[in-house]
Amino acid sequence: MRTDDDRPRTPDRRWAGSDFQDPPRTGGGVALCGACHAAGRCRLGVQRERLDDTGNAWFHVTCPRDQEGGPNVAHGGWTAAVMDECLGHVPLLNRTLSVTAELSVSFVKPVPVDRPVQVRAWVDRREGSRWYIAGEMSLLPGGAVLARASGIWVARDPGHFDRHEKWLAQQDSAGSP
Ligand SMILES: CCCCCCCCCCCCCC(=O)SCCNC(=O)CCNC(=O)[C@H](O)C(C)(C)COP(=O)(O)OP(=O)(O)OC[C@H]1O[C@@H](n2cnc3c(N)ncnc32)[C@H](O)[C@@H]1OP(=O)(O)O
Repeated sequence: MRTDDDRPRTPDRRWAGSDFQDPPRTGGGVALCGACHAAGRCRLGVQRERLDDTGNAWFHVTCPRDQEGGPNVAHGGWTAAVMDECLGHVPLLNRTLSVTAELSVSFVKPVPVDRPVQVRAWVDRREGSRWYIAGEMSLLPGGAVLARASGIWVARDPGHFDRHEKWLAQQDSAGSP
């Protein structure tokens, strides 16, 4: 039987007073999502981020050992998640809350675990509320490309998560089909 404790927590209970355009950041400037805020670190291994004055966002990332797939290399899901995270930080670095609508990832080479890599991300173009963002992950040092990604992020107003909670409650009250 479902109890109140099983229900999803609303953003208000955990995110009271949050400014989604300006989320909590680590000492390395890394914007933290909900679970990483609770952990006090980016669990994907993003250690530093910055936006340069040409519009490129730069990230220093190390794949944690617990994301190992094949021997000494990252699980592909980690690579996709990091590209989603880093590319999705570009609107945030421009003080815009957005969510991923589409993401495409090319896995060019296996990504080593426990070794720093770099992600560069940039805005290809903007149309209406859509941000078309691309990026690549490369090995340090040397710059060999390990992965490429591109996708569409849709800008949202701060009511996005509240509206989702209401939508979810409507789904629950509609009952099972
Ligand atoms: C997340 C942040 C929290 C704060 C801390 C963060 C730190 C970490 C950051 C983490 C970073 C990681 C980030 C994550 O992992 S974010 C988590 C993963 N993503 C999601 O949960 C998104 C789920 N999907 C939705 O919420 C809705 O479907 C969205 C919002 C996407 C659209 O909803 P809806 O359809 O109701 O919206 P609309 O009718 O008002 O249309 C609005 C615009 O969107 C265009 N459109 C719609 N769909 C698509 C599509 N598939 N391709 C291309 N475009 C699409 C549409 O043409 C229109 O364009 P325009 O005519 O206005 O130009």
